Order: sequence, then C-alpha cells, then structure tokens
Amino acid sequence: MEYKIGLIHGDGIGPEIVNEAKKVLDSVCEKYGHTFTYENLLLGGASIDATGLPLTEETVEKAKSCDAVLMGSIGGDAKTSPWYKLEPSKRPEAGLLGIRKALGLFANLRPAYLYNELRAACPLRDDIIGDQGFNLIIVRELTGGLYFGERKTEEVNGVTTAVDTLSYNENEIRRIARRAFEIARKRRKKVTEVDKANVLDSSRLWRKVTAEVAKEYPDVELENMLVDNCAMQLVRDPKQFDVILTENMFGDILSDEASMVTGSIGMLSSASLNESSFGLYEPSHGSAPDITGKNIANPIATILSAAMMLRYSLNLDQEADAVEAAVQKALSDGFRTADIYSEGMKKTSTTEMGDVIAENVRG
Ligand SMILES: NC(=O)c1ccc[n+]([C@@H]2O[C@H](COP(=O)([O-])OP(=O)(O)OC[C@H]3O[C@@H](n4cnc5c(N)ncnc54)[C@H](O)[C@@H]3O)[C@@H](O)[C@H]2O)c1
Ligand SMILES: CC(C)[C@H](C(=O)O)[C@@H](O)C(=O)O
Ligand SMILES: [Mg+2]
Repeated sequence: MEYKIGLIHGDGIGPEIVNEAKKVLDSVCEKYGHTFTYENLLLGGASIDATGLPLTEETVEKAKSCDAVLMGSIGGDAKTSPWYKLEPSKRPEAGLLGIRKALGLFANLRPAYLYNELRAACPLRDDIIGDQGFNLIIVRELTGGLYFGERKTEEVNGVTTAVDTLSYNENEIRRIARRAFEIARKRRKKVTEVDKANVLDSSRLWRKVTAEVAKEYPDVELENMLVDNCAMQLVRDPKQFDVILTENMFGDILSDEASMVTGSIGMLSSASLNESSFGLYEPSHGSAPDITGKNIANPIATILSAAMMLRYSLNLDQEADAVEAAVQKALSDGFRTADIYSEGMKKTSTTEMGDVIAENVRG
C-alpha cells in the first residue's frame, strides 16, 4: 500500500529523533512491501527562520493532504534563543498550538508503560512497581481550556495584570470523554477523570458531563480524582490507573510526571487525533536544547509515536506490533541511550538506537 506521511523535523533534537523514526518506517516498508512518501513540513522555530511565522497556511494545507504527520519537537532555550524575543503569538509554541487547533486534534493519547527491562531506570521503589509494573494511558483534551481561552496583559489601576481564561463547553468535554471510554473498553475498563472540582466551575462541568457519558458505557468503571491527589497517586501507586481522562493543562503536567515513572521522558509517545483517522504523532517531550547535536537523545518516544501512527491512522496493526516488538528487543538486548542507562548495559547513541530498532524490524 502507498501512504503519504508528513514529517515535521522541528527544532533542537527534533531532526535527530525524526531521522531515526524514518529509518524504522523505511524498514517497515522494506519488510511489508509498502511505499511511504514523505512531505517535509515546517513548524516552530524552523518555520520562523524560513518564513517569519511559526505556522503557515502552507504547512496546514500540506498536513491535510497527508495520511498522517510525524513530528519531532519544537522550541528552543527561552533564555538564549532569538525566537523568544518575538511576541508570544509568534513564538515556536504558538505554531504547535495553531496546528493542533487547525487540524482539530482534540484527543491527545499519551501511554505510559513500564518495560520490565527499564526497572532500573524507574525512580520508584521495587515494592511500588510490584511484579506487574504498570500500564496506563492519559487521554488529554488538546484544543480547549487555558491554552485556547482569551488572554491579555493590561494595567489595572496602575498594576500590571495578566489574565488567562479556562473555558470548556459540554460538547468539548463529551467528545473527549467518549474517546476515553472507548479506549478503556479495549483495556482494563476503568476511567479516572481528573479535575479540580473542589475549586473550578469548569471542573464541575467535566464531572457532570463525564458522569452522563459513563451511562453509555455501563461496562466501564468511572472514578473521579482531584488533580493534586492524582499527581501524588502517580508516584505512590501508578498501578491503580488504566485510563486517565483530563483537561489540557492538567494532562500536560501529569503526562510529564507519568513519563518519568516509566524511566525517562525519552520513552513517552503520543498521538493527537481528530474526529476521523487523521493524527499528528509526536513524543511528549520537548526539543531538549541541553542535549541537542550530541547524538545522545533517546529516539524511542518518537519511534513509538511512529508505531501509534501505523496503528491509528494507517490501520497497519501488524506493522505497529512489529515496531513495538523491535523496541522491546532492543531493550532486552541491553541497548540503552544515556537517559535510561544503568550499569552493565550497552551505552547507545541516538543513531545506533535507530539502527538497532530498524534492523530488528527487518528481522
Ligand atoms: N511537543 C513539543 O514539541 C514540546 C514539548 C515540550 C516542550 N517543548 C519545548 O521544548 C523546549 C525545551 O523544553 P524543556 O526543557 O522544558 O523540556 P524538554 O522535554 O525539552 O527537556 C526536559 C529534560 O528532558 C530531557 N529530554 C527530553 N527529551 C529527551 C530525549 N528524547 N532523550 C533524552 N533526554 C530528553 C532534556 O535533555 C531535558 O533535560 C521549550 O522550548 C519547550 O517549549 C516542545
Ligand atoms: C510545547 C508545549 C506548548 C506543549 C504543550 O504544553 O502542550 C508540550 O509541553 C506538550 O506536552 O506537547
Ligand atoms: Mg508538555
């Protein structure tokens, strides 16, 4: 089969990790006889350098013409990069939020799974991890809430005041809640809706709408949890979670936390989906300016994001399984980038890790 895949290399370590994911996708083509054609798309800092804007109409249109888009990461060091001298709406991050909104990518799935091989990299105690490890998925609403509400900075009675607005309507909550329940149905049938309903009106609406949606899924258990408690429970006992359903900002914060309990932020993949099968696939981490250009970044989150793309947008389940198995084999053979390295393992560069995983796919 033939597919057209958009590639956003992005900034910082973005090009390094996307190149490795492309290697793995090429090995999938070889093994399974598919043809992937790639369209390079500009976003973030790279787009600012080329066009003056973090996101152009051209990128949005090209992305829409693809079956799916795979992205590295965007952004730079806010203290040193000239991009951060621009007004906020012209900075790299505005491009990322813009493309999420323009493509209607409201459902962000961020799975956090502890590989048995990475127990030594997991900062939690053995008795917390237990025999089974843990396997959860965060379903984060991605096109609403604080990220997209009205914001302004103004002088109020001579005092500089900044306002960000947190707003959700019931339809936005209902569609993401349904996604979470559908996913839970195929897993361990439990949804934990996370909010701050003891303070926020928007959270009280999340609870109400989620309870209504739960009635459509009587086989799935619904639990509500306050976000501060959830942050604590993720390190106290991550095994209790199956699907965590939450709004945009809480999901951003909790997914970084969840990634670290799997050993490293370099392991956490993500899919941002719209109503149809189209998606933008990206690791949950950023552009890591501190390690850019050193060939030490972990490409696994991006490679696992490519596997999610094969599964969710291209409907290639067998190929997605093969990529996930290839990652698993690289880990069980002892290959480790610096962020997940422990004594006795083989210290592996970014490019070596891509080579090993691509070779494993070829079999
Ligand atoms: N989706 C995205 O494109 C995205 C996500 C988060 C942050 N950002 C942007 O990235 C820039 C840097 O942000 P930050 O430093 O807060 O977060 P970050 O995720 O880039 O880095 C945090 C820490 O994790 C490490 N790290 C991240 N990815 C890694 C990988 N694959 N392998 C090994 N180590 C890795 C980094 O070296 C750093 O020490 C900012 O401009 C931010 O806006 C972009
Ligand atoms: C770069 C930033 C705007 C982005 C977000 O907050 O959504 C990132 O942290 C993420 O998690 O994808
Ligand atoms: Mg984040």
